[in-house]
Amino acid sequence: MDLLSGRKANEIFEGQVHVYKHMYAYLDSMCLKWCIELEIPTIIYNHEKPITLHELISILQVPPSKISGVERLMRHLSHNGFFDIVTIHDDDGGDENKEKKEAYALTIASELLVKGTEYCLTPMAKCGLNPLMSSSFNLLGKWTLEKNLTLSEISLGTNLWDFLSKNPSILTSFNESMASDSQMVKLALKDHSAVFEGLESIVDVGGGNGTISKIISDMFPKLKCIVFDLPHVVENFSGTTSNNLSFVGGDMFNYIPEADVVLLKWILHDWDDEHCVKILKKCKDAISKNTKEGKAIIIDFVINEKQDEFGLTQMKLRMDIAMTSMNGKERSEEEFNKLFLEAGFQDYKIFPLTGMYSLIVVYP
Ligand SMILES: C[S@@+](CC[C@H](N)C(=O)[O-])C[C@H]1O[C@@H](n2cnc3c(N)ncnc32)[C@H](O)[C@@H]1O
Ligand SMILES: O=C1c2ccc(O)cc2O[C@@H](O)[C@@H]1c1ccc(O)cc1
Repeated sequence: MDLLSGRKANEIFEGQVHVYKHMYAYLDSMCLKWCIELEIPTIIYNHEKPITLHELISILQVPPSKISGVERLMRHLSHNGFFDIVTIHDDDGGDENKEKKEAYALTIASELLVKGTEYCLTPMAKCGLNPLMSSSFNLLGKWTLEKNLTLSEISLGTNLWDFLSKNPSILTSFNESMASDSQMVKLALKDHSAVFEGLESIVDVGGGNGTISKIISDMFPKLKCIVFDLPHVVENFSGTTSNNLSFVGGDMFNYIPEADVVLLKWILHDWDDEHCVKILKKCKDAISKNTKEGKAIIIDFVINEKQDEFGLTQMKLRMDIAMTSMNGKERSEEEFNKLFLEAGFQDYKIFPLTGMYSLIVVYP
């Protein structure tokens, strides 16, 4: 059979555009990184109004030879939804000389990249776009043919957690990236606060710097929150304990401190099914027998291709590939259900949160 025979030329060229779009998609990531490195969203925010190219290059002190580069970056990012191009009336020189000019305004996506704000995602972008983290994905072909090695073992020489423990500056960047993602969950948790009502204690397993725990403990000041993570992770945060929030170091495969509720945010997707069942069994042991409110709360992506819109599934499937680096994966409801049953849980309920995450309540 002749490949492409019977196809119209325009259909074949559409196929070419599709291939090229994906081939060069990394340039979208690189432009995002470029924009963050130059702190363009923060500059526009501090400018307090849409910024012209002339104003931007003057603040950035761009040499004349690179002005067209910045102009192209701004065109690329505006085309991709990071800036709106708006018309402004430049009032230099009085009424009669008012000139119409194009200027760049922040969109929601670039507002999320303004440094130092509550929902700033710059730490996530900086960590994810660090070549040490992203270059492993050049080795997926090699990984496929290696029987027993994870992608991180091939690219970093060890698993991610071990690598982070030996590279303190990357560990800090990783923890900050996780914290920025957790901070976003605050926007969605408010609508589901009922699942935390009536509880006395919660243990946030793999809780990193405790961002989610702090959000929950601020919502429920009487709730005792324990942030549980690897010893070298929690030792960095023991200074941030408060009345109702403490840090405990340990290994979730050995022992999890007892609490009414065990919280797992972005933990299960890091692991294969066998490890997940082990974690869930330890969670079940940790859930206090002294309350009828005992449960596990999981915050993770749930793949739902039929229900989610294309872009959301695309994002979840990208993260699924990222999780490949550690033998983890993103799961569908059926795949989660299988894990819960195998670990001895009786029932579960899924609440899709606004955004990418779902909240899954699992009953022992
Ligand atoms: C993907 S991060 C999630 C952090 C946090 N839950 C969040 O969503 O922001 C996974 C966390 O699991 C922790 N972790 C990995 N292995 C662990 C283990 N054996 N016991 C306890 N924590 C572990 C890591 O140190 C890391 O903080
Ligand atoms: O490494 C990354 C990671 C690891 C574990 C996890 O649960 C979430 C993660 O999200 C990212 O920050 C991070 C990552 C994701 C995608 C990518 O291309 C590079 C790094």
